[in-house]
Amino acid sequence: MNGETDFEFDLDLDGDTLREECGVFGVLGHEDAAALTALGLHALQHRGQEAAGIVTLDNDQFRAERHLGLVGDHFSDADTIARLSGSAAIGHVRYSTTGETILRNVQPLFAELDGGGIAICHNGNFTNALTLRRQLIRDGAICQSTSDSEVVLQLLARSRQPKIVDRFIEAIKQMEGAYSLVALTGKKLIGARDPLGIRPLVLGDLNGAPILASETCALDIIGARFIREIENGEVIVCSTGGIESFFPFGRRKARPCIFEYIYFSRPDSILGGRSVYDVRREMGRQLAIESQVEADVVVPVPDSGVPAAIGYSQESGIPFELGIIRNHYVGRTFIEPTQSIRTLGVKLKHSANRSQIAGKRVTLIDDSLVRGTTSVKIVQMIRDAGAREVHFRLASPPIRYSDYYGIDTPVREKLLAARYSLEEMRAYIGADTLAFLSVEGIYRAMGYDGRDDENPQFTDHCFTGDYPTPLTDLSGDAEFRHPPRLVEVR
Ligand SMILES: O=P(O)(O)OC[C@H]1O[C@H](OP(=O)(O)OP(=O)(O)O)[C@H](O)[C@@H]1O
Ligand SMILES: NC(=O)CC[C@H](N)C(=O)O
Ligand SMILES: [Mg+2]
Repeated sequence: MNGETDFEFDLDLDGDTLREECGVFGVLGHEDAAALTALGLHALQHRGQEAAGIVTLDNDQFRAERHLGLVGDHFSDADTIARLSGSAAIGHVRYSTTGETILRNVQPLFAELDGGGIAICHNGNFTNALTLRRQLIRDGAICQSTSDSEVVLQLLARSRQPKIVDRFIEAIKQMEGAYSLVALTGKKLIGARDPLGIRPLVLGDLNGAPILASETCALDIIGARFIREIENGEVIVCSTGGIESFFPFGRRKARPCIFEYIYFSRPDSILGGRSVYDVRREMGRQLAIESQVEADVVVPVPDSGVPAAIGYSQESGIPFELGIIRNHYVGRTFIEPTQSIRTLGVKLKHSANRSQIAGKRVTLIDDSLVRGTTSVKIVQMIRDAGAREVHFRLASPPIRYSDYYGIDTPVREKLLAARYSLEEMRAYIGADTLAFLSVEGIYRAMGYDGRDDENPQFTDHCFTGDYPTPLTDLSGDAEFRHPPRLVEVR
């Protein structure tokens, strides 16, 4: 199945791909706060499917509901929305990066401070949270979760600053890594983006009510107007008195995560002033410029490979066809309980559209290759459907380094490109030819002449190993990386 060579690499069928991140949403001063938040989270569902939660503020009472599972399964009925009364709300969809998939880690997290309550949502990952957490516990902190995000609450609780915004700033100044945060206090909706702006966060407006969201697609679903992006290193405070903005880290150049463009964000979102769809299509064009091969059809690996395949087809003049059909009723977290069921793997999700494949030379386009799980199965499936040749093209460079900023990548040893040469990867996935977009090509697709190695325009460590922040937790010992001591059995 996996090409011509024997590899020590097990074909892992658990679909441990490049997984999602998290999505955050917040609204202040709207009578339908919970319903708007549920809709916003629904639009952000692609960012995390493990869990969802909403906290509202009804006068001075916070109301919370948090569940493992999808937004639509838990926040779509009128009774739930009615329980979540109030005119302000924040919400979260989670794909865990630190801390297990257990109810205690589901966000928004909540804490009672001496000045009142605060709920908080986090997209990203702190690279010193485990180190700080250990110190906090030694100092007597009682942690309610095992997630990195809780450390912010613990630091807020310890701050002696009189104003919440100053507490907030004091807390985030101690954190390293990536974060887009949305918080709700008794009076204010607060947003913050890390100093490099690694993760996205936008500000919108719905009839005068400020909205914060990970992506513009969450504004579109509720008919809110896009105002602007929260800037890198900015803390924004919304209240009935208006919107204030702070830059506690000073002004510096942003360095957003390039993977938001390649895979994570929804194609209809506008990010950094660019249409994500346009960028992906341009990545496909660059790929055709760099590594076009003779073929009869260009076939995307749906969903994520579609815009790049359109660009590749337009640039190369080779017809685009839907040679693979995706079943939309298979969630990304589909439960495959036994090994024999698991081996069905991708077939549950993708099937070959034989009429477009048989007898043809096929160029397959996907956005990225992580462990190769998808590619191995797709190449075999296309051959089984009668393709004469199968060429695999990836609209991003080889992923050689793990992420620590909110993307759930496998450990480095499991990244195919970290272990194998291009030719070994080609043999492993069983394609006739294999090519990736170059790092320079991806920067060209973003509208630059190339990568500025002195001052890189994007966070791109997955390809380059150039991590833009310290990775404190990695350099420490692993003693504190323990599983939760309390297992809730029901
Ligand atoms: O090399 P692998 O480890 O198989 O991972 C790579 C695949 O994972 C992602 O798709 P995913 O199936 O997560 O989602 P999608 O349906 O949005 O494309 C990505 O777009 C690749 O297709
Ligand atoms: N993927 C994310 O953004 C996750 C947020 C946070 N680190 C958690 O694990 O809950
Ligand atoms: Mg994909």
